[in-house]
Amino acid sequence: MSKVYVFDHPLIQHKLTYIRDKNTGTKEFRELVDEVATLMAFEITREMPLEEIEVETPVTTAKSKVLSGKKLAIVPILRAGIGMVDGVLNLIPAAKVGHIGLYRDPETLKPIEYYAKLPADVEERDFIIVDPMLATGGSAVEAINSLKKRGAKNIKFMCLIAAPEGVEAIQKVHGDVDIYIAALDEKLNDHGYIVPGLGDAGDRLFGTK
Ligand SMILES: O=P(O)(O)OC[C@H]1O[C@H](OP(=O)(O)OP(=O)(O)O)[C@H](O)[C@@H]1O
Ligand SMILES: O=c1cc[nH]c(=O)[nH]1
Ligand SMILES: [Mg+2]
Repeated sequence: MSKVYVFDHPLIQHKLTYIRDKNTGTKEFRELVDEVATLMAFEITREMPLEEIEVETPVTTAKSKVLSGKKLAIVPILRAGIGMVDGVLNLIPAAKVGHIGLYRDPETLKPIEYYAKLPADVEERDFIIVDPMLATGGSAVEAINSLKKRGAKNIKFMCLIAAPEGVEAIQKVHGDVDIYIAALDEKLNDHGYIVPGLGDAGDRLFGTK
């Protein structure tokens, strides 16, 4: 069963409040999403494997740790996931970036895939899918399907705000995928929007509404 981690760090929670605020404009919204993605990347990398090497300090030889070189890829779900990519790359600049294009049909709420491009060495990489919103979970489940179909084995899902329905959808279909969120909200409304949420993440990031 997927584990769910809620990142309750005060800085993440503070910035999320202004991301939710309807009076926050596009420029500030984008900056805040970027900053929160960096802070979440710091938390999500807590378990990254280390190995010990020897390093010459000006004084003597020390045994010290470096990242063990596990290959990583970040995969935003287009469009809104793009807003989280640079924030993660701030901390993990060597990560490769794949893209999955999905949009949610406004009537059926079902995800429709229109693009997929992943790093060639899919089977050797760990993946972090990023998307600000996990609502019904349809898009996340489909994005994970898409990655697995291409050979991905180790996948994490990271978002800003999740609805209980979305968490359950991932847990039901992809119990091996852990979920990392900044907030677990109350519910979905009749249009599949998260309540209280932040509105339409893509539109707020790109100023399309
Ligand atoms: O959990 P779900 O019910 O599938 O909803 C979540 C999806 O909806 C939003 O994308 P949207 O379809 O608005 O596309 P966009 O990013 O292009 O705006 C959001 O960024 C997620 O990808
Ligand atoms: O609340 C929601 C739900 C889906 N997509 C969004 O951008 N916001
Ligand atoms: Mg949208």
